Amino acid sequence: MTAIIELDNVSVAFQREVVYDRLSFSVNDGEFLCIVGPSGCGKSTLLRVIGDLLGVDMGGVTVAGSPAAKAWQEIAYVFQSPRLLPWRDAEANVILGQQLRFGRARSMSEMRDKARSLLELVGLGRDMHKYPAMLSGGERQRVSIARALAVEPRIVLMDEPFSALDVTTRRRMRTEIVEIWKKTGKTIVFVTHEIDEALELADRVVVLSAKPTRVLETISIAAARPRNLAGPELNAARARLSHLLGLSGHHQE
Ligand SMILES: Nc1ncnc2c1ncn2[C@@H]1O[C@H](COP(=O)(O)OP(=O)(O)OP(=O)(O)O)[C@@H](O)[C@H]1O
Repeated sequence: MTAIIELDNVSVAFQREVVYDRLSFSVNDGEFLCIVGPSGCGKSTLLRVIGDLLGVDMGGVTVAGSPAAKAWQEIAYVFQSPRLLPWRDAEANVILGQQLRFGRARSMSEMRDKARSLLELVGLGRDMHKYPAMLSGGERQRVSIARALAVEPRIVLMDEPFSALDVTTRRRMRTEIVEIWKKTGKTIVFVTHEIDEALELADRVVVLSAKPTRVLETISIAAARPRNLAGPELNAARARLSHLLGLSGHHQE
């Protein structure tokens, strides 16, 4: 398997606080990788480092074979809050993501076609002309997923994208993101603080310690999807994750 993201002995400190002290791990091309760890250990910061929104003090970050600074076009983000412009409908929000990325290099009709096909993909084929205020929380987050995919990244970085949604919607979104991942073949790096979310989604789960943060363990989950969260394989992985997170001072909500 080829790595598409590699962190090699990365150190980051804010003022005098060390967040990572020689953190290393890699993400395989096309895999669904979840990152879990205690609050404040630097999960969001890790996505910023991968996307070159934050430089590192030491070590190397390689994305698709280049230093992270040269690879931003390979990456798109989905945040916890969808960050849509309220005065633009769903389609226009997805177009805006492309305008910001491609400028005039892509024609309006091309961007519109792309927006429409991706809004179909995320199940919003009938809601393309609704404004954010007319959409549910889950629908808004689907728009932000379509917007991320529209810039044709190889990698989608997702920072607790479903944690603000109600339980039922969150469950549905988990099933859907697996379908979208299968259909698009993207590499997904997904930050979550919920063990069951990681168990349902991930090929591998990277468990981080408290600061100064290091990788406590990487757990592979081979169970076929859709997954039976009550099955023996996932029960074993759940027990291991709970143990590791307990060690790191993590508390489930
Ligand atoms: N710009 C900044 N300046 C100073 N400290 C920062 C800055 N950004 C993050 N930090 C600190 O770095 C640490 C990691 O923050 P980060 O948001 O990445 O954690 P997290 O694991 O995503 O937390 P949570 O699970 O609570 O969302 C925290 O202690 C935070 O206070």
